[in-house]
Parts: sequence; C-alpha cells; structure tokens
Amino acid sequence: MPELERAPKLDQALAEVAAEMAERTDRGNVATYIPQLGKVDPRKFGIAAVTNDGRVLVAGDADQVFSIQSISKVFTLTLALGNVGDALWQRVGREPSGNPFNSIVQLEHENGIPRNPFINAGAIVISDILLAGHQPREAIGEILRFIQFLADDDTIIIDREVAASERATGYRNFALANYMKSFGNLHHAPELALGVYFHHCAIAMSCRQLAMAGRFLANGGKNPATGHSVVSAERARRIGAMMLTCGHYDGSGDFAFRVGIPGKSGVGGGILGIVPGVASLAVWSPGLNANGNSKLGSIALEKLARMMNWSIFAP
Ligand SMILES: NC(=O)CC[C@H](N)C(=O)O
Repeated sequence: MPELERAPKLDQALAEVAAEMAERTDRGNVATYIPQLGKVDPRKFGIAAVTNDGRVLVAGDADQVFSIQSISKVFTLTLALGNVGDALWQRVGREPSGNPFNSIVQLEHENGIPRNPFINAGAIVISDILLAGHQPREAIGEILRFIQFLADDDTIIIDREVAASERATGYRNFALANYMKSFGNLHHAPELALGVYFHHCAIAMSCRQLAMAGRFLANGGKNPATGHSVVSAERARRIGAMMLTCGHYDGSGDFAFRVGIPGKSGVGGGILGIVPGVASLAVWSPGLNANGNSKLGSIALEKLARMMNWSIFAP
C-alpha cells in the first residue's frame, strides 16, 4: 500500500498531535528579552492546516493570536521582491548564517551585507527597502494590508505594546542597523528602518490566520481559493528555498533534517510550515529551544510530517 493511503486523515492527525503536546511538561522557555513576550502563558498550543483543496483544519489554541515576530520576514521579503525584484540580492545574501538571529559578527567581514533576509540584520535591510518613497507609517500599513489580503482577514492588527516593548529594549537591533548604515547598506535613518521592522514583528495572528496567509507558498504562488497569482511559481519556490535553508537561524539544518519542509519561526513561538502542492501549516507553542525556535512547535511539525508522510524529499 502506498504510504499516503496508510496516513491518517489530517484532522485526526492534528487532533492527535495537539493532544500529545498538551501533555508535555518540557515546553522550553518563553522569550523574555522582549518584556511583553515574557507574559505569554507557556501552556498554550495551537495548530492549523489550510490545504490547497480548501480545507481549514485546526486543533488546540488555533484561534488565539500571538506575536508572529520573525515569521513576518517571509511576507516582507515577498513584498520587497515585488518592489525591487532581484536587485534585492545586492543588499542581502542568500546563505544560512549558522549564527543566532541577532548576531553581529558576520557583518564586519561581509561589509554590512547580511547573510540572508531572515536574520534580524537582513530583515532590517528589507524594511529599509520597503521604506523607499514612503513614511514609516505608510510602509507599515502596506505590510499589514498585504498580510490581511493574503489571509483574507482584515481583523489582523499590530500589537502596539509589543512594538513599543521591542523598541524600548532593542539595543542589538539598533546596533545592527547603525553598523549596516556605516557600510552604506541602509538608505534611510536607522530609527526609521527599525520603526518598520519593530512594527511588522509585532503583528499578532492566530495559527488559522497564519496558515491562511501562507497558502500562496504551498500553491505555486497562487491563492488556491481564487486562483489569483500573488507571486510567480519561480518566486514561490525560491522563497520556500530560503525558508528551508535559513528559516530557523542556526537551527535550520536540524529543522530540515527532522521535519523536511520549508519553515519560518519567530520568537513568539510560532512556525509557518509549507508543504508544497499540499498545505500551509501554522503551529504555536510559546516556549523556545536553545536556538530560539518553538520547542514543541518543531516537535509537533516533525510528528505531523511523519504521520502524513510529508517531506519535500519524499518520492
Ligand atoms: N527571531 C525572532 O523572531 C526575532 C525577532 C525580534 N523582533 C527581534 O528583533 O529580536
């Protein structure tokens, strides 16, 4: 019997994974360096899947909003590629960093060009690109509206308290931005690019909303519900490649090894996962592992992928 026929139904698999995760006591540690994130209840767990054939399946706390943090970098990269195309790659690299998300060490050797768009330095450059011709408020509005459009949900908001909390404690991000400015790789004042960056990291979404927003990446760049193209099929593949190689910082290799699909994590404990041709997935568990990725979120996606026989390397 082919593997797929032995796989359980997706709704059963989600329920099973959520029940198993609810039992676990080893939940990792909630990020506290952004004070507002330290207040989140570590017992939360949610998971959602939106399939290309239009099913929306959820389990656990899938409708509770959380801070998407670095997951927003997938959407800002998509928007910035739409604005400037491949010229973007002159200012941001495409290699895994092998370093923590907020590391400054490679920037000196590499003349202020961040390794990839998903580490903080890279995302700050992307924010600078999105600022071109705009006031920060307009650039932030454009990002939020793009995510609302992708998720087909205009109730999605920015959590101003999280944004303020990040700005108040974002000394490393200020250091990264100032350092890149000294190399000429920021075209606007560092505080303006950071204003955009802090606000897009502070977008609050539920697993359901996030899985909806990721649909175009699972469906060759097209919204599966409307058939409308968000990006070309080639661009969707390339964004997926960036997620696979860089989406979990210095834990990217381990996530690819264990889960086998493109994913993007955030320190709020969320992960967006893409099963090309099949489904967009979102999981949330606020406790993080040593690399700053959701501990139970990664384990849940690993289990789900194994149960469903999902991997981009599966024959
Ligand atoms: N890994 C993350 O989600 C980090 C994003 C967070 N806003 C920061 O700049 O530190």
